[in-house]
Amino acid sequence: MKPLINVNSEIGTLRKLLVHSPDSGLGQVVPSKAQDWLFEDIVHLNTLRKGEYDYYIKLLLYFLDAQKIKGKLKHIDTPEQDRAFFKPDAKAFHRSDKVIEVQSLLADILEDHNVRTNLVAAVCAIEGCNYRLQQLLSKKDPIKLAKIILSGSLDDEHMIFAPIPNLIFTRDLGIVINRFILLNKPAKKARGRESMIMRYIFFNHPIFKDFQETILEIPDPIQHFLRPGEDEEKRATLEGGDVMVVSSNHVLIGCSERTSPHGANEAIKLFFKHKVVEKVTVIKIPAKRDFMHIDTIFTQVKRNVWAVLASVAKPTPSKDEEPLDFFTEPEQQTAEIIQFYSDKTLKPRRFPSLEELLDDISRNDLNSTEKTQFIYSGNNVFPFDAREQWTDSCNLLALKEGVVLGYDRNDKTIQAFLEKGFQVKEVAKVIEELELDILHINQIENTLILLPSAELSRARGGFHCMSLPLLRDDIH
Ligand SMILES: NC(=[NH2+])NCCC[C@H](N)C(=O)O
Repeated sequence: MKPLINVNSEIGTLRKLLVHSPDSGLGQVVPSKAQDWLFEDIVHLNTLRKGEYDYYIKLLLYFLDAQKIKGKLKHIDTPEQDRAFFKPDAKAFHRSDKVIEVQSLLADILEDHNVRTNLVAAVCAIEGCNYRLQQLLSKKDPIKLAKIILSGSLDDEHMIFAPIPNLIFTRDLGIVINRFILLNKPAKKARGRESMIMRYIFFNHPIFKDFQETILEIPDPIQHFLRPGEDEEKRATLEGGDVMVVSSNHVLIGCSERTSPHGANEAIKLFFKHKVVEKVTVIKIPAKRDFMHIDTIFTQVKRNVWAVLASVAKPTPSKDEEPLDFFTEPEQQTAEIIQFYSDKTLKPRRFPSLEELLDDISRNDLNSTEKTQFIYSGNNVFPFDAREQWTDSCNLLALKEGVVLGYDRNDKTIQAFLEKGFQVKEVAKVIEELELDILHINQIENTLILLPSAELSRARGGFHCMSLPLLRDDIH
């Protein structure tokens, strides 16, 4: 039998993942709170679900669990169904055990009285709820309670605490590295409840039963909680978007707006202590909202192909090009890269640029014999490079080697894919052809599949962020 959990690359054929379909909380983001809740704007929930995210679920099901969807599409899409196939609390929900919904796992663990009492108490403590509300919640039926805890509303109208709209970005909650699960330690308050819920799921759900010993949690260094006042400086934070498993022996960690140097440091110590991998590379990127995590700057497409933002990935341009460069400090844009080894006889190694690191991974970790290629955000044309990176041109999810999902709005990046010989296809077309048997998933190769993104992109994450792979095939 295949294990439930094992991920040792970014591109091996995807078999199982955790997702969360947008709950009603996303439709309750208000302008005054959008930034605090890490959304760039308010979103139109209905469009975001029906016109965008549902396609993602459909496509994932065709690739990972086809019997759930094949031949049933017409029925699933009838207006009378009212999207029941996509609603975790509905009877007709797909409930795939390959495309796994967080809300279902939460409802499952809430069946247990102790877990329910503890989890409700924890949520109420985080949200500062009064005791009567806590009592009321602990008596709710698990399926309803799961929905309330995630959306923050008793029903569609009655809000009891803030939503956690970023739960759709399951990647950030934790990362599977080989047989280990590294839990996150979020930098932003808005993502606190999400992490706490995921801790309960990973430690209590039967599907993770055999992995209890391999769950890794990052401690805070003592220096942090002994600091005066609200000083956050020594805090250890780490979010999944900053962790990439590029091969069974090599993990990348971003040091970013979200993952602190202490967070990276603690993670490296854990990896080496538990023999998770022997090689960890830290990629320090400017701590900016634009970049957030390393997976907003690059993701892998094939063993020798990467989608990247050139301004961060290329070597630093020479400085003395204009008079200005002689009397001002240029803003540090490019990434700083250091590789560490569990073998203490080896000295840490610096890489001059991200491109050189990625080339090294392609050739030496993944034994690629072809030239390493970079597909640039916005085709490396100013200002499209920055515009398209902002809307996740580099944040792609590989369903298998060479087949990636991305947003339809990043025109110049799409052009760059075409120029590199990739096919580009709209998701609706792919689904239609799969349903009609004109196309089979094995025939889809070297393809960028485009999904509609007008609403989703306002949440500032792409399909890499919207996926937490649990199982991928090994790549050979
Ligand atoms: N892995 C990622 N890049 N995740 C993107 C998360 C976006 C989310 N709105 C946040 O700011 O937290």
